[in-house]
Amino acid sequence: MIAVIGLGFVGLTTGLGLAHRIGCTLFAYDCDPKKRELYRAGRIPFHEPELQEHLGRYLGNRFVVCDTLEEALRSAEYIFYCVGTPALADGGADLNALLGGLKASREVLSDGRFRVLVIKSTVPPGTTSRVIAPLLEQLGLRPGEHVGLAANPEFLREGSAWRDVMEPDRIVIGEAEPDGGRRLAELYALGFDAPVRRVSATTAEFVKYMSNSLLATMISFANEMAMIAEQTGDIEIPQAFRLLHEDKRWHGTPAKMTDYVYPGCGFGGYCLPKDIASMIHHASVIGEHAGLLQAAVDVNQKAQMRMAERIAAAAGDQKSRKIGILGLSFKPGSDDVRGAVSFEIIRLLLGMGYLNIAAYDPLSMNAFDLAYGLPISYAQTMEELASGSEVIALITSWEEFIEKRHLLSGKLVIDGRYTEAQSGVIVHAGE
Ligand SMILES: NC(=O)c1ccc[n+]([C@@H]2O[C@H](COP(=O)([O-])OP(=O)(O)OC[C@H]3O[C@@H](n4cnc5c(N)ncnc54)[C@H](O)[C@@H]3O)[C@@H](O)[C@H]2O)c1
Ligand SMILES: O=c1ccn([C@@H]2O[C@H](COP(=O)(O)OP(=O)(O)O[C@H]3O[C@H](CO)[C@@H](O)[C@H](O)[C@H]3O)[C@@H](O)[C@H]2O)c(=O)[nH]1
Repeated sequence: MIAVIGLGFVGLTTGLGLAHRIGCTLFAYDCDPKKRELYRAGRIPFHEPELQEHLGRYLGNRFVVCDTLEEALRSAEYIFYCVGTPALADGGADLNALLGGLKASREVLSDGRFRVLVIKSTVPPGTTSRVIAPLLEQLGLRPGEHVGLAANPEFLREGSAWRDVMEPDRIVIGEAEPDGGRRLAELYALGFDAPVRRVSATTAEFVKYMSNSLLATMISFANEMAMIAEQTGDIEIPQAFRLLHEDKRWHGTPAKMTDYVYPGCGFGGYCLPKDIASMIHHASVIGEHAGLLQAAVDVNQKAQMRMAERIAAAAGDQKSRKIGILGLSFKPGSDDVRGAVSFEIIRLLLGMGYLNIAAYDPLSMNAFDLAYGLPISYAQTMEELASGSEVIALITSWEEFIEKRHLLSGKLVIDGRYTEAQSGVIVHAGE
């Protein structure tokens, strides 16, 4: 039996994924009572394809939502900790929820049964071996003797979380001690055929940060190139990127890194910004300066600022002009607005004095309003947004915006995602 602690994107998907693939009973716990209620009612608080259906299928049988941490842990042999690790003001990862969850587990874990503790949350390299293992020792739970301990980072992407968990490229098991690692590998072997890679816990944690650091760096590379091209003039930016992507070295199976070399108005979301900040912080703690990563962050801020400046230039000096924002979620296919660049861009525009801003997003308008409470209005449809705006900025490249591109004809449009570059078709200027 398995327990999952923390039922956000990662915990819910991991829990349902294990129930689905391994056929075991999952005891799930989140400290937020509202979330527990929602899950019990078979509903999920975010948009994520297929998850709702699988929750409906396993709720109450293989997937049991527990009211207390104790209830979730009691009969579990494996405990997956999937709580959030947000960024602190100095960029470091806030481990309070994770360490608090482990401390709160102590009483049950001290009942003499051996359980494997699996750290799924993203944490700085060294956390499992150098922070969590000593903490467990202090609590009287020696890793390898009283409990198993492994770091098992998650690589899923929001919007395709179910598919990513069902078909992982590889399963990375970072062992703080060998017994927990072996048992975790045995668990995965019951239902997953992806390669299982057993490495040290610190290696596993490092790979997770390295992966997001690479993605963020590539996006900022693409954005820097696009800004140079804009400044140069007479460069067909979407075409230039399509041509770059046509280099076969980008396409070998299973590589398809072209997904990260589209220019746009910056990366956002819950993971890339905070994990890069944390990697930079981690480097500084160990006496290294992560100059390239810092540059990627700087370019990212510049890309957001540049987008706001492009919109302002199109709107001109008349601050009452109606500006329409297409897309609020941090990426298409998701309703998550955490760290969304749309917020930063709108905030910059408001700061410049443009106060007549309306926005439309297919999924995330309520979430955006609730999270940020900005003084803007919301359109119910893309049609309404388009007809009511003089300048339109496309911030998130939802399919709907590309399909209904005709609604934008005759308007001043700033395509912040160079959507033409993503269509896969080279269109020559003027065609
Ligand atoms: N979102 C992603 O795409 C993604 C992908 C890979 C890895 N990660 C990492 O996985 C972790 C979780 O991410 P997420 O997006 O699922 O976060 P989230 O914020 O959506 O969910 C975390 C959940 O944990 C709950 N929680 C916090 N403290 C708790 C405690 N002590 N006991 C029980 N529940 C508690 C919160 O109420 C919340 O529901 C983070 O470290 C993140 O960096 C996220
Ligand atoms: O060419 C691109 C590709 C992406 N983005 C932006 O980059 C951000 C992140 O996108 P994506 O990687 O699809 O989203 P996440 O769901 O946050 O997933 C990332 O973060 C997760 C949490 O750590 C990891 O598990 C995943 O492997 C990693 O892709 C979004 O703002 C996108 O709009 C661009 O600006 N240009």
